Amino acid sequence: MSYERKKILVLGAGYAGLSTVAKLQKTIGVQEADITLINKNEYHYEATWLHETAAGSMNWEDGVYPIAKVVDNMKTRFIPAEVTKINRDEQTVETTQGVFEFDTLIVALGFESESFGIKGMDEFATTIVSPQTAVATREAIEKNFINYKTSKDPKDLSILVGGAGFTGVEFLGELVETLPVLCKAHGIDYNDVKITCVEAMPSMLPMFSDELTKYAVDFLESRGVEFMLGTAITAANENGFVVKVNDEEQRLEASSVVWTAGVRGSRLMEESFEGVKRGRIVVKEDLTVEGYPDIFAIGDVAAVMNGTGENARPYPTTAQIAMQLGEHTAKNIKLQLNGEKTEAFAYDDKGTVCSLGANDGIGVVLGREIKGKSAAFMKKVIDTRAVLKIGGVVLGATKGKFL
Ligand SMILES: Cc1cc2nc3c(=O)[nH]c(=O)nc-3n(C[C@H](O)[C@H](O)[C@H](O)COP(=O)(O)OP(=O)(O)OC[C@H]3O[C@@H](n4cnc5c(N)ncnc54)[C@H](O)[C@@H]3O)c2cc1C
Repeated sequence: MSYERKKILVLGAGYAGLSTVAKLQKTIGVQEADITLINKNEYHYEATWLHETAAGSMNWEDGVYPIAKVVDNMKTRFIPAEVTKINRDEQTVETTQGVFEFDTLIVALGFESESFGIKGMDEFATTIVSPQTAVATREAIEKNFINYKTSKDPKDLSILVGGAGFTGVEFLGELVETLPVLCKAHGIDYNDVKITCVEAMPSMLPMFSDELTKYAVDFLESRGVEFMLGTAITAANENGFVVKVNDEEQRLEASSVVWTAGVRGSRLMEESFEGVKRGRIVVKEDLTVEGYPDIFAIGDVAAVMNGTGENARPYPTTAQIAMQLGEHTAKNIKLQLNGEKTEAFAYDDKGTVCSLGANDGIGVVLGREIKGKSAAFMKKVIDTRAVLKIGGVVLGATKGKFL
């Protein structure tokens, strides 16, 4: 009788995919399975740090590390390639480096920008969804500030931020720290800089109490940010945003236009599965796709339901849950290899911290509200923990935030 090792194929080396691989490597023997990890870059990027690169407080290289540093070559083969098609019934995946077969598939392809069909947004706004888009955002702002020295056009010193969600607020928190430095370098008066954040909802940061939200708003307003809440953006163009205020159209002018208000799961999800909404598929309790016990969908491509029946709502997609989903998937794969029943996922919400630059922030940690320096400290702990959990002590020591 011939004995064949199971082919485990992991797509995406973000928080979800790399957590799966890191845990599988610890729990699965060399003889049990072949693990193949496919990711479009040779590096993993800390997506939760991208706003720092976009605002210019962090070089993009400091927020990434080589995937090779996590891969145990005895157990895992890493293929840098772009996934182009998932053939779920044929149990194959097509990539720019060839076709790969699988017995067990983990889809962890993460998030992309979503502009909800707002005219011109994809064309005229920069985003914060990858190291490349974060660098493009920073470069656009810098170029416009440099242009201002000759143009003297106030538009060149105006920045419009679409969305006062978590990413928008964290980005603004960094901007109010880095722009004064940029202004000084170019002999520009920071008082001439105009930062406007436009949000369609009448309120912001629903995950925090009114008191914490007010703290964040006061912090940003006192540093020059103007908020326009309850204001829908109807279009973006080369001059800025077109918005609706009390049913009246207004034009907001800026040379730097940044869209932070929407993300969705990978567009490959719609092409590969049925019942996918905005790149996310509802998964079963054990994180497999309905009808496909050997296909797991995790991280930002998955809608993991909190509760059952009519009241069930998907958990927000975050790095925190993505890492837990990865670990749970590895556990379930091990159970499957042993011929045992898979287990239901249970989310352990440890809280959320929203940074306001390097030294301030707001958050709820283990049920307790924090703000100011303690929140900033906690944020660094969380950021470092993510590197440590996936990459181990050596990466934690070199890439963590306590250097
Ligand atoms: C600025 C910002 C701040 C955030 N802050 C927080 C926070 O404070 N706390 C928190 O919990 N969450 C935060 N998030 C959300 C968090 O980053 C995401 O929920 C998390 O990254 C999802 O992890 P993932 O592994 O599913 O996907 P990703 O991190 O998106 O990883 C997906 C991986 O798949 C790769 N990939 C994609 N498509 C392909 C393809 N076709 N072929 C091959 N490879 C591919 C990508 O390159 C990437 O490496 C933040 C997000 C942003 C943008």
